[in-house]
Amino acid sequence: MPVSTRSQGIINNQAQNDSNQDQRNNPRTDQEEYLMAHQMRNPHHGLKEKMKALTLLYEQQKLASAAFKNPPVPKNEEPRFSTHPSVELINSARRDEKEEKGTKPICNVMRENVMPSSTVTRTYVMPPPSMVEEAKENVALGGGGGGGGERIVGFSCPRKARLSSTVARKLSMGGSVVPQSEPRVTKKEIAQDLETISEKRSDSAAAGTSRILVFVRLRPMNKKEKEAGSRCCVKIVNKRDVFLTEFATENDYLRLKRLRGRHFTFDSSFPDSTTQQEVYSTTTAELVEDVLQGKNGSVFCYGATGAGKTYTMLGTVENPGVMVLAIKDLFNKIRQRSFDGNHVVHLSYLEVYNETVRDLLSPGRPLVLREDKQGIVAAGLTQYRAYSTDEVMSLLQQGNQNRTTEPTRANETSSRSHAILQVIVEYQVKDASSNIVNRVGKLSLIDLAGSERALATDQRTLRSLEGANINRSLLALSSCINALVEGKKHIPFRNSKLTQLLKDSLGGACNTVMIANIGPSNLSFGETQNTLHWADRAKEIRTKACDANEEIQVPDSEADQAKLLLELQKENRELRMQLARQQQKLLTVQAQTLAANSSPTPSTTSSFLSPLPSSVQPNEKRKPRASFLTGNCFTPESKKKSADDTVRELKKTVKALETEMERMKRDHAMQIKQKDDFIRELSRKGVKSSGTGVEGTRRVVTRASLRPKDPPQGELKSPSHRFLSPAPTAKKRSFWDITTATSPSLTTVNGRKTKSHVSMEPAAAPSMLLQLAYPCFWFMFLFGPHVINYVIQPGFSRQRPEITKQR
Ligand SMILES: Nc1ncnc2c1ncn2[C@@H]1O[C@H](COP(=O)(O)OP(=O)(O)OP(=O)(O)O)[C@@H](O)[C@H]1O
Repeated sequence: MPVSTRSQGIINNQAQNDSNQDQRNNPRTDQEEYLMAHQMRNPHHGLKEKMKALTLLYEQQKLASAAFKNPPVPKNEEPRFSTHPSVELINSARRDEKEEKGTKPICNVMRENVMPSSTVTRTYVMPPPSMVEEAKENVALGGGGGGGGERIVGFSCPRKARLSSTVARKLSMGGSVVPQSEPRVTKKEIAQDLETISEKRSDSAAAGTSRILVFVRLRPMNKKEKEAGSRCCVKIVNKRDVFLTEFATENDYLRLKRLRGRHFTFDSSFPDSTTQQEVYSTTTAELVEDVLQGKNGSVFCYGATGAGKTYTMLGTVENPGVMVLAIKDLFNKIRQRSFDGNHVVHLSYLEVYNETVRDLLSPGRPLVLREDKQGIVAAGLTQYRAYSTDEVMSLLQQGNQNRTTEPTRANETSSRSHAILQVIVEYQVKDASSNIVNRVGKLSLIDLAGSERALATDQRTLRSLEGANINRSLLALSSCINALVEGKKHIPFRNSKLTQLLKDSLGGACNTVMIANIGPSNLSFGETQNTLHWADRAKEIRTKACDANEEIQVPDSEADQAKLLLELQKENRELRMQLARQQQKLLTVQAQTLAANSSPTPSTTSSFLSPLPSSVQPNEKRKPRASFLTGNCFTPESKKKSADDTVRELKKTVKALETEMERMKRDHAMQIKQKDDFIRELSRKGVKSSGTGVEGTRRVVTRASLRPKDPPQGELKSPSHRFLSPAPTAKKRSFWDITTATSPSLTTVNGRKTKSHVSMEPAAAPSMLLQLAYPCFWFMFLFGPHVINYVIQPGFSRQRPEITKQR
């Protein structure tokens, strides 16, 4: 963060002026002269002094504001804050003693944040305005380059306070910049916090979106850090504001006069004294409630290695973490609310290690991520049904044993993977209108691997490869956060397995909570700053408003059931009628298609509906062809043919008929030819007989003369008698056999058809065969006798030609 040195310069000049004034009033001693000369030789010395003076100024202002906030200390009571050794005179020893005995727990945070091993310089200052406001004001000034006044980046600094350089020097010798204590959080305060948080949630839900809620948790200084002589660089104020200070090292001359710091505000920030239960109540309890309302919720812990993510999520046996408390809460609440006492809790637990997804509850081959309607799912992930909290606990334990943890320089039990515990809850409740509602909610609890520098762990080992993969996925996570915050259309969720799995939590319809874990040590300033930066960024992410996954079940009372039954029946009837109408429409369309596809003559349609010709329909047990009109709207779907099928079938029929017509034409042509031959034969024979018969007499053949006087029994009374029909017993096919065979309505005399019969028949649609046969018949009828008359000799008609034989 850029730091201005201008303010320091101004303050330094002022301090210089003050000291010149003092010199004028009091002549210097030799020792002072020497010191002055020394300072002149060493320019950094003066800067250092001024820096310390500033720090002292800040201390004073802060303590004064705290004193202003708290009621004034009675005369006989010791002050709340211990200060500089010079002010030890003011009862600090007595106060410390009391605190140690536990009579005054108010200084807990301060005591925990301050390194016991470091040389702490304490100051007691007089009351001034509110410290937090002052701090904010100064941060703003620092960031914005506010005009004219002293500008110090980081914590507040009163503007025109004057301090003796002696005090300042003493303060700077290893004193903490975070001296104020944070009072312990009471239940009432937690309740107030929760109210504020739920208000924020409902506001964003009303806007159709839901904001990710971001919390910060500071862990206590650990033994290693204490031994390394680190100092606390994080201060949590007002349960929301996080002040981060970077201390300049004595050897870093370039940044010697700089006091780097940053200020962040979150939905809630937890100092190191916060209990697991407090963290759970503030961050996750409401999500559990949402899950029980049928919504989806996600909680994920983010932070550097060793910052306390696993502690927050899982905790210890004595201090169970968010996962355990959430599951306990879930089971308790389901039991209370479940309508019938039945509930289903499914559990799955997976880890992402080196970009592979593994099932922690039944370890085996890596799982493949797939995207379906429900979102991203790990194919083949075991879903365990749990019946009690204890069962869930044992499953969790089992899963954690399978989780990849390795000791690193930063954390002895460092989680080298991202772990995701997913709990799906399904149960039934009664709503306000006594309906039974089936609710399904999903809670995802995610413990991310540590975001760390390679140096913080180990280099050139498997750990560094793990670290690289962890960082890769966290980098992908940060890219997603950036894209989401900037409202980009494409969010690169697919860049890593972790972001794929977090897609729902970050960009879906889900209530999401992020807990950023930080450590207090100045040695991990970079990591802490990084975590706070991303947490700050994540605050701006908006997820889709989460709707409840619930289904209304059958109503309770009998009256309601009867009503519902009637409604359903009515609906069913309407649907059937609709279906019938649709079927009717379909049939009309089919008929039209059919008409369009078939012959343009109107008779064609009727010919389709009439039985096929005998040649097409085999005489033996022909199956009645199913009409396309068969079946009605209530025919089962499986039995109904589609319009296409019907049209195809009809086309086939048309083709068959056409083929048949062709064949019949050929037959007729052949018959005509045969008849021609026959006539020719007759005429030849006639010529022969005339040569042998009565010469000179030429017999005129009339119809009457041709007609036999006593027609033999069984002879047909048909135009064909001119050709002397064959004997009745003969089974040979005649012309009439063919032409009338298709007319089943004709009665036959001795199995043969007559013209009279035909004429007596009621008018029927002529078959295709008849249509073709008529012209042939009429040709023979009209021209046959003339031909015969012309060529046949008298008496020939008495001869019985072997027509049948010839044919
Ligand atoms: N709030 C806390 N109170 C007490 N001890 C804590 C707290 N937070 C963390 N610790 C302790 O700090 C150590 C490191 O914590 P933890 O393993 O949870 O870190 P982590 O962030 O999960 O690290 P990694 O990413 O390497 O897994 C543990 O010994 C844990 O008990």
